[in-house]
Amino acid sequence: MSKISAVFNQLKIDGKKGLIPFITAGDPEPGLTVELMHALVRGGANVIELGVPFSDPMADGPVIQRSSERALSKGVTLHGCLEIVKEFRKLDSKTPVVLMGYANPVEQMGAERFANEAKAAGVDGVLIVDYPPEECVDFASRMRIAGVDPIFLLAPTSSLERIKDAAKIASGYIYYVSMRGVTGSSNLNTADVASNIPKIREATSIPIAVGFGISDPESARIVSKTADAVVIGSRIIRLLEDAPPGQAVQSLEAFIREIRVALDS
Ligand SMILES: O=P(O)(O)OC[C@@H](O)[C@@H](O)c1c[nH]c2ccccc12
Repeated sequence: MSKISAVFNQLKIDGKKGLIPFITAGDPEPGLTVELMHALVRGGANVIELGVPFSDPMADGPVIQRSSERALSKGVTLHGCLEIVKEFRKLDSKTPVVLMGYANPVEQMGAERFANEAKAAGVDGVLIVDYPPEECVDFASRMRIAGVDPIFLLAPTSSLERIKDAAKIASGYIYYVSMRGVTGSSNLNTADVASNIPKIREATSIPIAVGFGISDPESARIVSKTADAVVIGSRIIRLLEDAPPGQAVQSLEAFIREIRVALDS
């Protein structure tokens, strides 16, 4: 069983919901990312979503775009992201890491090499934003053969057909995007999320993580009533931007702990 599946099984046994924070590899400083990842775990994260910076992140709002630009300007590549995961694995062999990115860097490396190197670095899942499930059967099986869970996005606009396609090839979890638009939006509608999730549950028993627009303990708690896990990205990137010099690690850990408490309450 994959590490991601094991985490979700344990959460279920414990009657808890998953917390999946997102950070961009290399932002604000390549040398800080591993420390931030450990802080996420101490705060109560169950899975870490690590963003591979990309120059044209079309699904991202201004906050994550900025974050991506900062990381790129510091020279962070896909290879560099894998090195970061390797470094993280020296002190944490348990917490699943999902690499989130766009197709271009993966295709430059080649899917097979990417799958093997990701696995060797200690990556547990990959989420390629511009890979729709119906076009990625081969990619998904390549990942699974390498021992990496392929994670796909579904949205409120996904047809039943696409939901079924994703259900067939996804493993680990399905990422349900709470709304149309880009990351960091402020118009989360928790009632919409609650009414859309059952459609996906009918098609699959894979856990469902929900992201986009979750930014505080209360929104996380409400969404977690219907989802198996919540993903938080832009709010974390802003927190890192706003942290006083030298305080990013502590601020991050404290924020994640607040979300953890809300999810467990
Ligand atoms: O930033 P938000 O609104 O909290 O959403 C999570 C999101 O940041 C993270 O999962 C993510 C970052 N970039 C993405 C691109 C597509 C899908 C998801 C993502």
